[in-house]
This record gives sequence, C-alpha cells and structure tokens, in this order.
Amino acid sequence: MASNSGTKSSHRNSNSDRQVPHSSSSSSSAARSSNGHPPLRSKPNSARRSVTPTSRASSNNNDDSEPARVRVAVRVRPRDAEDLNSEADYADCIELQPELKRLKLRKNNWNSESYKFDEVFTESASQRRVYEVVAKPVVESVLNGYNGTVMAYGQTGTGKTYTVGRLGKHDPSERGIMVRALEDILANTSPGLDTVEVSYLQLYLESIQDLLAPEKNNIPIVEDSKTGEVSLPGAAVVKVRDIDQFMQLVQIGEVNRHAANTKMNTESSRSHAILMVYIQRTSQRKVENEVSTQERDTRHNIGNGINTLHKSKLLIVDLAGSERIDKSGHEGHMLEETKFINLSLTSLGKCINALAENSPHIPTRDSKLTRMLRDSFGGSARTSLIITIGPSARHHAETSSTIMFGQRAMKIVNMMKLKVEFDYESLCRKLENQVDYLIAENERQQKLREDDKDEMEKKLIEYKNSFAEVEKSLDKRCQLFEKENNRLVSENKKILDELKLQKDRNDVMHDQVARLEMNLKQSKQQQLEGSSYQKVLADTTQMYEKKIAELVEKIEDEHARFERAEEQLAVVKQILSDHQKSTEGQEEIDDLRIKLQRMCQLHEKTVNDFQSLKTENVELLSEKAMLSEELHKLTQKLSVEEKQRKYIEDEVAKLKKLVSENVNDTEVGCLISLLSIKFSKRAFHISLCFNNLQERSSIMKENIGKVLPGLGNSMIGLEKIIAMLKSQDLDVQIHAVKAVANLAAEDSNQEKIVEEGGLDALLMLLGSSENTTIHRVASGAIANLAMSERNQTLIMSKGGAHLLANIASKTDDPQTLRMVAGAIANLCGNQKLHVTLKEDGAIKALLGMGRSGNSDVIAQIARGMANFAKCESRGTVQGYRKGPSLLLEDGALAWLIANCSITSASTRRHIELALCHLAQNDDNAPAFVTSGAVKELVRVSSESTREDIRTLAKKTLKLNPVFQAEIQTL
Ligand SMILES: Nc1ncnc2c1ncn2[C@@H]1O[C@H](COP(=O)(O)OP(=O)(O)OP(=O)(O)O)[C@@H](O)[C@H]1O
Repeated sequence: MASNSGTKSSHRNSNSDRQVPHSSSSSSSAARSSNGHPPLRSKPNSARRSVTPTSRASSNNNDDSEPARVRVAVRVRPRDAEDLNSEADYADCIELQPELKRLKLRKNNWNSESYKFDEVFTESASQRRVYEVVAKPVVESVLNGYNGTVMAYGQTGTGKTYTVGRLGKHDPSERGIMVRALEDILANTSPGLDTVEVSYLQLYLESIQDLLAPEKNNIPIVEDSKTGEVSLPGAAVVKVRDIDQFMQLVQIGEVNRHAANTKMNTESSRSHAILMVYIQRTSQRKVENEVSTQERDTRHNIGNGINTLHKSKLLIVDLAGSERIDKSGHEGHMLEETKFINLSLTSLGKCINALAENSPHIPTRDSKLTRMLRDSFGGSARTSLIITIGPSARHHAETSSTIMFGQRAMKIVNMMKLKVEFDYESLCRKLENQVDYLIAENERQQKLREDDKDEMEKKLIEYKNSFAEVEKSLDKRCQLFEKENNRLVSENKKILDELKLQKDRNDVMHDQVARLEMNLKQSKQQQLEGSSYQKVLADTTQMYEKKIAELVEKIEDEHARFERAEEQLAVVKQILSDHQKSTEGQEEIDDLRIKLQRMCQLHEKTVNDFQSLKTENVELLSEKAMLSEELHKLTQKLSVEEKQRKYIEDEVAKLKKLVSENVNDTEVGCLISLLSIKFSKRAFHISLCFNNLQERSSIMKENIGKVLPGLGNSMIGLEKIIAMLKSQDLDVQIHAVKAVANLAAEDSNQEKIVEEGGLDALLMLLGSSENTTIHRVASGAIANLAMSERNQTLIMSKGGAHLLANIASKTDDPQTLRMVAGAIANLCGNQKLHVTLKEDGAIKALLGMGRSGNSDVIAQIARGMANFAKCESRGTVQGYRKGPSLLLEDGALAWLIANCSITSASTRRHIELALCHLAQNDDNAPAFVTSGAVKELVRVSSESTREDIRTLAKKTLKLNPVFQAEIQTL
C-alpha cells in the first residue's frame, strides 16, 4: 500500500524501480540487446537492479509504469436457512443487475441506491468464473513480473473463505482462488528456470503467526525505508513443486489456523489469512544477432547471455469479517478482538480513502495489516478486490458499508511497475571475466602480431640479403659467362680460321699429293725406265710418303682439335642455355616479394585493429562517465522530491495550527471553505473552527452551507448543528437540516442525534417551517430515525405521525412524499403504534399519497402496508389482537387490489405480502370477498415470483372456508 508518490520494489531484494544504466569500467564492443535498447552495463559492487522489461513483458515500451485501477467485484452468497427464516418483507435488501454490472441497495429500507462495480456475481456464479474475472488477470500480470493482490472483504459468513480458500479436494469445480491461481502459476512456469515459493500467515490481534510453521509467532514486518519493500524475515518460505503439494500446504495451514484459533478461543473469521506467493522467473537476453563473430566466440567462452530475473509477489488475502462491534460482542476478549479487527480494517479503509483521494500521505503505519499490504495494495501492484455480501436485510448496515468500501477502492488507480532484475552479481562476474578475457586476448594478439612482425621483418631482411646475393652472384656469373662466351667465340673464330687455313693447306697438300702421286707414277715409269732413277725415286717416294704421313697426322691432329673446339662450343652453348635457365631465380624472388607484401598488409591490419580496440575502449569509458552523471542527477531528483513531500507535510501541520488558533470570522470561513475540500481528512479541525463560528458574517454563512452537509459524515460539532436547526436564518436552517439528515443516514449516529435533541428539533421544523426543502429533508431524516423501535415510540409520542400526515396533505412534491411515506412505512412496522397511527391520520395519509402516481412513493406505501399487515397478522395469530384490520377502514384493500399488477417487482412483492397477511385474519375475510381480493389472492398463489409468498397464499386460501367457498364461485 505504497503512497502514490512512493517508490516500489519487489520482495526480499533491495531494488530500485527505475533502470539506472551504468557503463562498465571496460567492456567488449557496444553490443545491443535484441530489442534495440542500449546494452546492459554492469556496475561492480552494487546490488541487483531493476531494469525495463524486454523478453517477458507483454508490452515492449520503455515506460516502467502503467496505470491500472483497482478492480472490484461483488459476490452475493446464496440464501442460507437463517436468511429464509428471516423477516420476509425485508428480504429484498439488494437487487442485482449483473448485465449492467450494477447492484441496487435499499438504502435504509425506504430508498434505494444503485452502485456500479467491475463485475456483479449472482448467487449462482461459479467458482471458475469468479476466478477468471477477479484473479486470473492479476495472476497473469504476476507471471509477467508485476506484484499483485487479490483480497476478499465482507461480513462474516458472506463467503470470503469460500471464494478464496476453498480447496475443492473432491470436486475441482469448487476450488477457490488460491488453488486456481497456483494451478495457473505452475502451468506457466518451468521448474528448471523459475521458482515458485509460498508463505502462509495469519494476522490475529495484531500478531503475525506462521501457518506453515506454527511455532513462529509474532513475526516482525520489515520495511525497506528506501524502496518501500515489505518482507517478513521470520516466515517460512516453502518451494512449491506441484499442485497436490500446494494443497497439502494449504491444508496444513488450515489445520494450524484452526488449532491456533481453538487455543485462543476464537474462530477463523476473526483473523486475516494471507497467502504470499513469490515467483522468480529467469530469462536470457539474446544478443547474438548483433555481435561480431569474434565477440560471439568471446561470449561463447564466458557464457551466452545475461540472466534477467523477473521477481514478483502475489498476495491472496482472506480478511476477517467486517461486522461492527455491536454485532460481534461488547465484552472482554471479544471486545478486544473486535477492536483489533476494527483497527486493521479501519486502517485499511483509511488507506483506501487516502489512495482514492490521491492523498500524498497514506497512513499505512496504523496497523500491521496495512503495513503488510504496503507494497501490494495500491502503489505499483495490480489489485483485485472481491467484496462478499449476504442477501438478507438483517445485515443491511454491514452490506451497505461493504459496498461503500468497494466503491471507494474502485477509485484507486495504481501505477503498476514491472520489476525485472538481472542477476547483477553473476552479470558482473561475467562481464569482468569478459573484460579480463578481452584484455588478455588483446595482449596475446598484440604480442603475436609483434612477434610475427619481428619474424617477418627478419625474414624480409634475410630475403632481401639473399636476393641481393643472388643478384650479385648472378651478375658475376653473367659477367663470367659473357667473358667465357667472348673467349669461346674468339677461340672458335680462331679455330675456324685455323681450320680454314688448314683446309687451304690440306687443299694445297692434296694438290701436292696429287702431284706427287703423279710424280710417283712418272717416277715409277721412269723406274721402269732406269734403276738409278729408281732409287732416287724410291728415296723421293719415301720422303714424300713420310711427308704425307706427317701431313695426315697433322690433319688428324687438327681434326681432333676441331672436334675438341666443337665440344667446347657445345659446352659453352650448354653453359649459355644453363645461364638462360637460371633466370627462373627471378620468379622465386617475385614470390618472396608477394609474400613480403602480404605480410606487410597483415601487419598494417593488425595495427589498425589494435587502434580501433583502443578507440572503442575510450568510447566505453566516456559512456560510463555519462551514465554515472545521469545516476547522480536521478539521486538529486529523488532528494528534491523527498523535500517537497516534507514541505507539504509541514504546510498541513501549519494549517492545522492556524485553524486551531483561528483569528476572525472571515479567516475562519475561508479556512473552512478550503479545508472542506479535503473534508474527510480534516473533519476534526473543522469541528474546532466551529467554536468560533458566528452567524453574523455572510462569508461564514456561505461556508457553513458548504461545510455542514459534508459534516453529515461525521458527528463532530453535532451540538452546534442541532442548535442551528433553530436558527432564525432560513439558509442556516436548510444547511443544518441537511447535515443532520446525512448524519441520520448512518444508524450508528442516530442515538446521539436523538440524545442531543435532534429529533425534537426536526419535528419542530416539520411543524413550523413552510419551506419545502426543509419538509423534504427533515422527513427524510425522521424516516431514517424511524428505523429503530425506540425512536419510533419517541416520534409517535411527540406527534410525529400527525405532523407527517399534515405534510403529506400539503405537498405534491414526489421527493417529499417519498420521504414522508418512507417514514410512515417504517412506523407501520411497530404494532404498538398502529392505533395511534390510524387515529393521527397517518394510514389515510399514507394511502392518499398514492395520488402522486410516483413509483418510488408507491413502493413506500406498499412497504408500509406489508409492515402493518404483517405485525397485525402476527398479533392475530398469537391471540393478543382481535377484530378486522385497522387498514380496512381507510381503503387499504382497494388500494392493494388497484396496485397489484404494478411493474416494479419489489413493490409487487410487498403488495402480495400485505394481501397474504391480511388474509390470515379471518375477520378480514368478508372484506376480501366483497372487494374482490380473493381473486387477487388466488392469482398470487400461482403467479407470485417468490415461492414463500405463493406457499403462504395457498395455505391461507386452503385453511379459510370463506375463501374456499368464494373460489368455487370464481
Ligand atoms: N457462493 C457460495 N455458494 C455456496 N455456498 C457458499 C457461497 N458462499 C458462501 N457459502 C457458504 O456460506 C458459509 C459461509 O461462508 P464462508 O465461511 O466462506 O464465509 P466467510 O465470509 O469466509 O466467513 P468468515 O468471515 O467467518 O470466515 C459456508 O458454509 C460456505 O460454504
């Protein structure tokens, strides 16, 4: 029940409501969450924080609050045996209009008021429908991470426990809200990821007892002053595995509750039962789509995502019965007990009033109930209230106050806040690991790159050196080759020249040989011709043969040398061609060059990567500074708000003081006017101001007019108000009579009003005033006062019946007639007054008011007739009354027959009841026959919508021979 301006948080953890982003001290690249929100940043050494919902929330917007009015449904319990035995004419206390979601309450038995709710459940509404309408939306919202409360409020015995706590072990259709809520919660959570835990407590005589661990008593309530979070550190919290185990827990709780209550000599209805369901859901933020492969690898190393925790709390409250002290006992323990129940329910009511009025201060500290509900009713929780009422008019006042409680609760608008937390510690750990990993990885990469770079540079130098050497040796070899080539070419040329020369010589020698051969031939010839000659010739031949052999040898030498030269040439050629082939070394160098280039590029890229990581680091640091600044601003804003709240409280205190010391009429008048706006909270102070009120000031009169009717809700200043009824000033009289009428509407005020002379003053006004407003309002007040037997006797003894009859004859204003008829109808319910009523002309006046034709007036006449006839028939049956009804002489039968077919169901039932009761008196039978009422009675016996009336009519017709005879003639 947080104040409207207060902050909220989930159970058991200290969390703030708003997401306050923080930058990390160092981080990976700026990953973004899947919904495009800024990435989550951790802040080491701080507790878990609330964040804006992402994955589970139904809505994806960034607002962390959405307005939701407290939903209020009303459920009527079916009639029980006691209700059926109760007074039949009061049986229509409420009228349900479920299709309009409205409920009509017969206000004070002579007037009805219509109230709208979020849902109106008739007696036949199923448990399933009640759960689905009242609790299911709350359960769904709790599953989405919001806190929620379902609360049952109503008088004892109206079905709160039936609605909320019924187990339905043998018949699942009977299951109440608790079991159905847990069924839904368990079906929508996964045992591995989520946890569901419960505590079950009882609040009795302002002491909290654990129903699951009964030895734990007087459990303290701990409130986090910063977050407003409420926790009960001593209470047992049990993990729920399945619905059977939960039902066993509730059963254990019920047994303990029963045992505790027996020990304390009380009953369950005297304590508040509170089931607390804690839900913790885990989900992972997916960031995979938006991170680089490298980051994904990194994340893979340290865990895939960030765990977010959705923590929420569902409270299901079965409140103690809301009956008043006078009904629940006046003495000893019972009185003490009722006071405590009243204390907690009254303080709940006060909080609801304050919340409904959007008051800056919600008085949650007044009772343990409201302290426990501080973070669950109003504030940021989704809340449903089911109010339970009984159908019987016997409990009219309780039913009325229950309805008003529900109506006020409907005005509360909560600002629901989603609390998603992430596991900050584990996130922190993960991010720190991530940072460590990235730093280490970065350093490693850098080192690798530096090593690579050195290596490459070394290799490059080596390659360059070897390339230069190769080039040098190639140059050398080229020079050598060229030199050798030149040498070989010149040698070749020389050999060729020599060969040519040799060839020429050969040719010459061949010629010489040929010549010599010829000479030889000639010599041989000459030999033949002479022996001396022969000898010379032989010598010459020998010489020539020697020369030839020498020449041949020389030629052969030359030939061999030529061949060698040729071989050398071939070698040179081979060397030349080898030399040509050696240019392939160039390709190797090119390859090396390309490799070198690639290595240079790689080096450059590494340097760039390193630079961009550095830039990123700087960006993250500046982001962290920005977010820290934002946090600082938010903290400042919070402290300003706190100051404002204190200022308002001081102002209120000053105002209180000022009012108590009021200085002059005008100021007092203005203050009262001001304070009357916040009347319900300031009534006490206004009453103090009355001590100084003087009628002489026109400002005062005006303000009295504003304040007095409002004061009708309080007994403060009653003496003064009653004194004002006798004022000479008509305006003052009118305002005062309105105030008294408002007070008289609450039956708890009536005794005091009469004691202070209010009834005398009202009757005096009725007799003396000519003002129609005064007639109308005073009659209304008297009608209210005429509800108790003691007041009825007083009214009659002071001539009230005569005065009322007189007003009835003087006016045609339907509102005044309705009030007068209501007052007389109430007096008709007292048999001791019947004769005086008749003698003073009240019965005649009552019937005469039918001339207005107004349905509300006719309803009151019918009620009066039913009251009168019922009391008379009781007297006749019990034998202390004789003779025909006093109603007959004034024409009641004719009136009843004439109005028998009226459309309003409740008026018709009163007329039917009046006829039935009159028919029970045998002395009335002749009048029934002559007026034609027997026929109506027969119709009632078959057509009345109420079974008990049909039965009564049938029984009466059957037992009376006059009626039997008359029926024969019909
Ligand atoms: N809607 C309903 N349908 C049938 N029976 C009902 C319904 N509501 C209540 N009852 C019955 O009325 C009786 C009183 O109901 P219940 O005990 O739930 O009232 P209660 O308001 O919780 O009373 P208490 O304040 O004493 O705890 C029970 O016997 C219950 O079974």
